[in-house]
Amino acid sequence: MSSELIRYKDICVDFHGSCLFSNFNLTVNKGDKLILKGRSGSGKSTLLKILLGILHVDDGEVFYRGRKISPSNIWDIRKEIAYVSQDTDIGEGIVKDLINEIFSFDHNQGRKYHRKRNSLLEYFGLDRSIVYKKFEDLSGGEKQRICIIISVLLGKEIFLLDEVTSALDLELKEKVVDFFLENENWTLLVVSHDNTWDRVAMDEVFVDGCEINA
Ligand SMILES: Nc1ncnc2c1ncn2[C@@H]1O[C@H](COP(=O)(O)OP(=O)(O)OP(=O)(O)O)[C@@H](O)[C@H]1O
Repeated sequence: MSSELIRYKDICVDFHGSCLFSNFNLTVNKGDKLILKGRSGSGKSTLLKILLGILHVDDGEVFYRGRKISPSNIWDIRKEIAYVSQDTDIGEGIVKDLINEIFSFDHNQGRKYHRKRNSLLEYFGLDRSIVYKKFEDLSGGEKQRICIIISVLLGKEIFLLDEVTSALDLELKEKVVDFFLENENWTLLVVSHDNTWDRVAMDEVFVDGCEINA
């Protein structure tokens, strides 16, 4: 039985006439822990957004569990993938309410998350009282950790992590890296310039404009 989850097949992307990807290929299997590396602007975040249907290819195909991604199945695919973006501005208001709102969506309803939420807050060095603060008043590092915690609470097994440790101190960076790497079943696609991820053996994918070696 194939363990293939994601496949970028001969994808080409042009933005405003400038080539970003030309016949890029990458296969991600269940349990893979991949780190996308490359200079700023080389297209790492774009690869994640293509998988989520936020951006589109000009040519080629992207498959998820063997099915070509398309507008008709993209919402089902998104339900299976946790995406933590560089942009931590996920909303405004009391943290507890923001989390409750996410869990009120149809496909998240019924998940019991309070006990796990508290243990994750503790693991990531956040006081439980943070849930009574306004999200917009939190520091960058606090926002990053809340976004990470929400992604974990959703109970998914595929994580797209885009610069999720950039605002954290070394000790917290290591905690985040250790946390995500310890679960063998989780599939990770990580974008990071942070060398904290380098202390563990992850498979590296070099993204370099139209020249890509996977
Ligand atoms: N929607 C878009 N329309 C036009 N150009 C875009 C769009 N999204 C991204 N780009 C451009 O594509 C290039 C790649 O962007 P991307 O964010 O994927 O790079 P990156 O490798 O993740 O960079 P960084 O390491 O700085 O985060 C950049 O030049 C960016 O300006």
